[in-house]
Amino acid sequence: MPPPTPGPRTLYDKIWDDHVVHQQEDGSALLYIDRHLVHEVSSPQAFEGLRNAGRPVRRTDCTLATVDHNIPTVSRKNFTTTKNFVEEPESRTQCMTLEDNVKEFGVTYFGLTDRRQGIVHIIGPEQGFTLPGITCVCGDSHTSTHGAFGALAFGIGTSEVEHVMATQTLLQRKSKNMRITVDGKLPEGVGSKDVILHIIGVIGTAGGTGSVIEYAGSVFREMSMEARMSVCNMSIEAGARAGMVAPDEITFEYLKGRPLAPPTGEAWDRAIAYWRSLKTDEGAKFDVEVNIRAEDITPTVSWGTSPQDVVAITGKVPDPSTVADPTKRASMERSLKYMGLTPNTPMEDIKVDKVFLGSCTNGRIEDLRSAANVILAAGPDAKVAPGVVAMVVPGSSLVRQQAQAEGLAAIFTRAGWDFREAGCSMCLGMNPDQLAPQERCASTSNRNFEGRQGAGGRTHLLSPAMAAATALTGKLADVRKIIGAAVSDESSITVKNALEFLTDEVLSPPTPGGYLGDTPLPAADTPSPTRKFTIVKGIAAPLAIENVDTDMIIPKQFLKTIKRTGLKDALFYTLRKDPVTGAATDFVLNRAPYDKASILVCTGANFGCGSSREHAPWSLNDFGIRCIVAPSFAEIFKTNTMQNSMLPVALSKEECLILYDDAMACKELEVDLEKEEIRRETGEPIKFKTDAFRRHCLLNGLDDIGLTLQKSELISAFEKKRTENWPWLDGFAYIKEGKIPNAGITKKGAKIDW
Ligand SMILES: CC(C)[C@H](C(=O)O)[C@@H](O)C(=O)O
Ligand code: SF4
Repeated sequence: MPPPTPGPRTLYDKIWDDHVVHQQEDGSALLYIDRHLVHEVSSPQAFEGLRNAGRPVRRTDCTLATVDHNIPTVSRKNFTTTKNFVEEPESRTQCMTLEDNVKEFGVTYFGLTDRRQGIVHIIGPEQGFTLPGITCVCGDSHTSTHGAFGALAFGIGTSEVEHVMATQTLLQRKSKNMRITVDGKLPEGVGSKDVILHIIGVIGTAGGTGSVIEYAGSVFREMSMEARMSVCNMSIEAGARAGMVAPDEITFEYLKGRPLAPPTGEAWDRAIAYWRSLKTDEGAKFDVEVNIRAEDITPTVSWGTSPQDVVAITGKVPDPSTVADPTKRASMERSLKYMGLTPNTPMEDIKVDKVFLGSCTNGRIEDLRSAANVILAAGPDAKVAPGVVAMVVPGSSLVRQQAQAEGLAAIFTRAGWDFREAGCSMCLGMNPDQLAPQERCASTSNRNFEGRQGAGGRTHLLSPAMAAATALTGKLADVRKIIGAAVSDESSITVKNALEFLTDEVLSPPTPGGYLGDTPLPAADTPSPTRKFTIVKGIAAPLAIENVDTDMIIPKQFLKTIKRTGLKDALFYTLRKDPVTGAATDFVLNRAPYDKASILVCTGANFGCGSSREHAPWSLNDFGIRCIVAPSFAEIFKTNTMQNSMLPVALSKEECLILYDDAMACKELEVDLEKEEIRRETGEPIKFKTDAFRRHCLLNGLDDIGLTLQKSELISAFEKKRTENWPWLDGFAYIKEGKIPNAGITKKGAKIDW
């Protein structure tokens, strides 16, 4: 095993050191992955890849699947089959494909008839699948949520999903250590959502780029686990690879007795002893430190189309004429136009049409309690304001059940809210829960991108308490005016303990897994010329937008495919098609010669931020774009492009502007990976830097999975050590004792108690 990071170590250093299977000479490392969550949107192509290569899922005992994004949130009382239940054909195909895949590969699955079904990031912690000190991944950007347990948890694209399923490892480069400390006392009416929105407002959506954030200070120490999850969840909106909070007594208390956590007794004691060591050492070095005073945080709400566009609820819509940077000013003007807002309008004057309480950020029981408390405080006759539609979508079926048992569901329905079944729902509207064009929504979710909740829909992000206050007043509302000092993440309406809801009937166990132990793995496949990137010469399309998010690159309706191709027309769909007539707009990629562009030059930073959807590079590739130039890239997007033999080139803003001018003048550019330079038509080269290992793979068309499989002996050796040191990580901690606790595939005709 490679030596640990020298000197005093951070929490991130420790988890990293404990997972290195192999340290490469170029500085990257093969990292072992302890937990893999799978959902229907980012997995079909990965399973197909495994099938085509004849590879099994290496650790079915460390993999857990569910359906969340596509499913309708209408009552499941009359559920018979997924085929009958999911009406929209492409969503249905995706859900049924997952059902087929989990059966074929023997992966444990919480399907629509299982009470443990829910949003991946809610069910992992709920079941004790997420544990301190682990590495946890999912084909989903909000995997950062699980960092609340002191885990290294991050989102990946579909190619990496396949890599993890085949090898239980990922090739990673170590990120920078960043610490955000919030000390002091939060003012009245301020909760965890306000804290993270405020942080993103301060550091920006690219503020955490290249870093893993550790949240430290009294404010996080005092937070409940659920509040910590809401904070870590949105680390991705801050651009970070992951976010984490060191585990403590609050963490252990939350985990104790959860079905997939180590059982109490010797296993639990051993686990706790290890977990207690997971703290940043005194004197450990952070590359970036941010300090925020708790007293400066107010109830916060977003005004624009990026999560960094936030302001205090008592504030006003900002004025672009006060912004000097032209790209920034243009982005702000564009946001305000999209949002239908006039500068200097008081936030509290903004009327809403819908209120959405749910998502992996705020769909947990404490979120529902916090919103219900506001309704209660407004009086027994409090009702949703006339003309406003308010919906609660619990994050999991267990949360839903608990909310019913605690009487929260009744509080919501009495006040005129629609209390629905669990899923992602209107957080991104892949199911029928969507905003109509120009509808305005107060939402407890995490993204306010253009079209996020429905084409043309307008999103304001806020906390559950603020969402409840907004539903009552019909305008973005300051919750303090209703409830004063009583707002907190954890309310007192608890009639039952969460754990009571976690004992579920044991259905059939999963098919014996693909755990290969010491069995030799298939050899690497041969390099493929189609995977090569050497030189790309051609027209470059100019783009002057900041924070181009992957929702903008490819909207959600195109994520329902189970293929990697056929996405050419989906690229920048909302910018390329008139929403009313459906005719082509004059967006740059619709105009000659840019409709044949093979390079994209963007002058705005943080290209590809947001969702981990690999559909973004797939659609760019289908269009013919092989290289993207920008001042900076979001990390998951960057990896996803290279997994598809495309090249992201980060240059200084000034260099981007030079190439942008060339692109505007329809001049061709030549991107040479071997020489690491972009040649202008004048012959003048602009140099860039790439990761040596990635360059090698791209130049030679090498496949990551094939390369990793050559290290199968090292992986097996690591697994042996893992079993000795951290035995609770094998088989959900139970398999060895012969008690496989979960459902696997739903038994046909099993009685469902809804
Ligand atoms: C569909 C999935 C890949 C995506 C993500 O990665 O975040 C989704 O969960 C989202 O929130 O946009
Ligand atoms: S952000 Fe929204 S769509 Fe993505 S996983 Fe969370 S709830 Fe689902």
